Amino acid sequence: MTRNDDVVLAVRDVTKSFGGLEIMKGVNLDLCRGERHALLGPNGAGKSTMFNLISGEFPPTSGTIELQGRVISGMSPEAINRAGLARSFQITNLFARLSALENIRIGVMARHGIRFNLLRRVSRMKSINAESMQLLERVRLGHRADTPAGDMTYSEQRSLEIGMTLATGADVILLDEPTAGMSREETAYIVDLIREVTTDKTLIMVEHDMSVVFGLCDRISVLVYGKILATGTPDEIRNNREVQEAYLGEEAA
Ligand SMILES: Nc1ncnc2c1ncn2[C@@H]1O[C@H](COP(=O)(O)OP(=O)(O)OP(=O)(O)O)[C@@H](O)[C@H]1O
Repeated sequence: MTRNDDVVLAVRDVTKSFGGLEIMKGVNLDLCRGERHALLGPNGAGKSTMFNLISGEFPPTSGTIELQGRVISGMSPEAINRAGLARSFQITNLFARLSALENIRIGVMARHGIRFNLLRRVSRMKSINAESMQLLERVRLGHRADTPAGDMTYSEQRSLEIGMTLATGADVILLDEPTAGMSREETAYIVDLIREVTTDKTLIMVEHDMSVVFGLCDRISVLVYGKILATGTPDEIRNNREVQEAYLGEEAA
């Protein structure tokens, strides 16, 4: 763990209402540089809403979100992405007919601000291709470069999505249930991969699998009814009575 107290993402007193119903009720959260942070909470607690607020799908009703000291709340998802934050979604976000390499290349090209252009200099494309291939190898998919994303296994697709979040060059990565629907073996594989590729990044993830959360994350925040009930290390969260009562249940105590 390379965590220090340098805050890279700061959520300050954020509320969100939908049609008069307040879903987020004044959330505060600091993500420290280099940490892996899990957002836990029961169904309907507001975890997806929190991710949507951070990634700019919609603005907060009140409060602010800062990325590396810069206010991002109110900015578009694209602008937030360019500012250094990338998100992978619960539902797959890949281009099924494009190869693994082509999918990654879209992210790399977006980072370099390159649009499809037949007159683009070949040498430039060569370096883009090399960078895309390197990223593909980082997520252990080098051997699948030419395979259409739609023909890959589920865990390969999730690996590719993780590769796409890295391709944008973001320092802060949001992963939405990266092990959802996976077997025990696939889960262990993806957790290992996430650990490997996020060593120089800051990670926040929504994850329901407790063994993943407790094994991978440095800190955990528990969200209940639109409020952060507690933030702490896995041990602190495990031993927090309020968390046990509200969420974890006796078996996790
Ligand atoms: N766009 C929206 N319009 C109206 N209500 C919404 C909207 N998005 C979320 N909600 C409501 O906000 C509440 C929190 O939902 P959210 O999906 O953020 O919870 P969650 O913690 O991610 O749940 P889950 O674990 O089931 O995915 C729910 O009551 C949901 O119905």
